[in-house]
Amino acid sequence: MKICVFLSAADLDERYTAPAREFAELLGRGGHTLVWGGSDVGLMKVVADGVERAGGTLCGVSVGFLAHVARPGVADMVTAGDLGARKALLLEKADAVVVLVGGTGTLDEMTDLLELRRHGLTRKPLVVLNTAGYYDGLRSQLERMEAEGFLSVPLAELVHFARTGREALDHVTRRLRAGGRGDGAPTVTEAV
Ligand SMILES: C/C(=C\CNc1ncnc2c1ncn2[C@@H]1O[C@H](COP(=O)(O)O)[C@@H](O)[C@H]1O)CO
Repeated sequence: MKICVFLSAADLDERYTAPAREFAELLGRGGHTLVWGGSDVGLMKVVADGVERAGGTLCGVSVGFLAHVARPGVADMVTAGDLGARKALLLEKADAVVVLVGGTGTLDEMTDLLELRRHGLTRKPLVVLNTAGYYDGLRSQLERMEAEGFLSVPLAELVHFARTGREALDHVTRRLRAGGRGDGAPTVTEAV
């Protein structure tokens, strides 16, 4: 599968790097492709290193003003003109999206996809890996939106919150096998 990962560009401590490394290893060992923002910094680098080390493939989508921190030596690397184009390319190249811990960049990418899913513009699965309860606050906010009628579709249809990388990958696999892909993404044949 081609899994797009939105995640922090910051240097983080073991509480966050260890689960991210574990998820990267799952992707690599499963022979999956990591589609990511292409940068060789922070948690983005931790995950790219881990996927490559475990035998997976990298597909980067950098953006002009961050091209100087793009990971060198990645055969499948493109550079988008702006952040909007980059988000569209990241989604186009992936079968599903998993969100790891991150800041406003990650939040921007995630909410963009939530909105596309809410309007039925993509059916590509979205999973949030809620490491150390990092996204508990976001989850509460979304639940309040749902309870008070701000969402037009059930929250469970928009996003799945997973506690572990394995749970995140299993969810994506189940969704894709059940026909949850959209936008002409390929059929899932790989074992995970
Ligand atoms: C130049 C430095 C860091 C480079 N910053 C980024 N590199 C690549 N991609 C980025 C960067 N900042 C945001 N993004 C995208 O958003 C997500 C990470 O943002 P966050 O705010 O850190 O969560 C990530 O998925 C990228 O696609 C060092 O100064």
